[in-house]
Amino acid sequence: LQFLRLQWRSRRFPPGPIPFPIIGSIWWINFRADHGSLKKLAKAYGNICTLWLGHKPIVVLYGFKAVKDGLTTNSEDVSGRLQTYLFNRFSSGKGILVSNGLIWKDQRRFGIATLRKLGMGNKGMERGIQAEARHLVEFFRSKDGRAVDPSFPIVHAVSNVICAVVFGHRFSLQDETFRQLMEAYNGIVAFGNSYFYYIYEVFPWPLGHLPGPIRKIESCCNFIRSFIRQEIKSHRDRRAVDEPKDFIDFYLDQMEKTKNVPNSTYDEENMLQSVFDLFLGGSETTATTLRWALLYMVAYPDIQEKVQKELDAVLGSSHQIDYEDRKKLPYTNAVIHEIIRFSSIILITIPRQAVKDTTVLGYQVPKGTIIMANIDSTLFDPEYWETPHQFNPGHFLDKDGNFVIREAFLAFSAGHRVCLGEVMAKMELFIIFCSLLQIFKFTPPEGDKEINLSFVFGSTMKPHPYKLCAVLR
Ligand code: HEM
Repeated sequence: LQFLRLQWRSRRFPPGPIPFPIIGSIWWINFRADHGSLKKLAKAYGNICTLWLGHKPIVVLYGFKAVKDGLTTNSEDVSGRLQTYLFNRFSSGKGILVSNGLIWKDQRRFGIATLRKLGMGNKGMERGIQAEARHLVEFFRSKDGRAVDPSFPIVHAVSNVICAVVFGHRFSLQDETFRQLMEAYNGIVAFGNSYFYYIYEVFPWPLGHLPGPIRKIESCCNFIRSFIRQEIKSHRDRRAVDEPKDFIDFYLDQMEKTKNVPNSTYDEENMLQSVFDLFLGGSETTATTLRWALLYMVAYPDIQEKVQKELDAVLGSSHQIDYEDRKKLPYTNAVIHEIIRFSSIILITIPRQAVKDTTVLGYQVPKGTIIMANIDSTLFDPEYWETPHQFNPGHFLDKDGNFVIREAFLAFSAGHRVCLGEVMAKMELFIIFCSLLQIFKFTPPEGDKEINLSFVFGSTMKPHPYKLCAVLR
């Protein structure tokens, strides 16, 4: 009877594999949304189709047109996040990344406004990024051209930018707390989009009460939360004397201003989770893209040389890089966008949920339906990119060599929940990438014949660990 009821329910949704009671149809993609399984699904059932996660429907969008239409036509209707056992257990519906309703609207609006006050898109943040770029340059200089794995120093530089914004200070490369924070965030990121994640979503209750990965994630979250709590406490202690300098300062002021406003969402738990989310969203993504950036420069030396020629001709070798310089460096800007496209670090958006009955590409979709938009499929859609599987900066240049943005460039997603750190990420990538290429030529270690450009699958697609040499130009 349950089987028949499910079949009858599923007929109202876009097509998809047959769902079974308890497990739904997630078996069809082997309990994990990866590149191959989502491609196979679109081939079998079309660019909009349905999977069942247990008894919960997921509408899957594939390719630029379906993703863009699905996320922007009734944008507000599909702007919810999942309210499942796992999501609630880890964030309690607070903060920005996985919150909903008024909490999400307030925290997101406040988050964007405060990042702007702290210099997102202008000189304020630029100085912090330039300082981190200088530290990174010094790190490579100290290696004197010897082979080195650049991952940790890159993660360190990028994370320090967001640390300065939210906490008002940076960490040294040797700092033990910083290393533990990074490990804790890595643990959380590794869990998202893993087999375990999907199995927990199907069987939340029994698995949620057993020891295993979920306990590990919980201890990672607790470590980060207790660190942020300490930061909030030290901000409170010194607050009376200082002007607001960072996100926590601004948030404490906002709590003060709204303490008598009924239903205000500005409280300590939302502050803590917003800080957690800005760090999570703003650190790993940009650092991973920068790791790809250097690897591509090693793999495509002719492109590296062309960037350096442009930098030399337009700015010279000693000019401090500003974000404004991108307007004079169309080729370099195109290379950075192609790095973001080609590395395609995010396969699917953080899952969305319909907040009311709505239509998605002409299908009636009831409230509560999960929407899974395949970002990667937009960045490689053969109808929108001339050579999707080739690293080709020409994708972002017109016939006269001017930089052009492309409509299918949805690396930061689209609609109401579009990434709020896009400008910050682009500033970091531009300033750090140019500062490094101005000074160093990146080459493979001697004797390395093959450069591995395949990715390690996870919540973000990372390069395999690699070494390179930074040779002074
Ligand atoms: C190359 C770097 C980055 C990429 C590729 C990226 C991509 C994304 C994507 C695909 C989403 C999901 C949007 C959706 O659900 O539709 C997202 C959300 C988000 N990103 Fe980024 N991001 C990057 C950098 C950053 C930075 C630097 C920050 C920090 C300021 C940040 C903060 C966030 C936050 C807070 C959200 C959640 C927004 C919401 O739920 O309303 N991201 N990002």
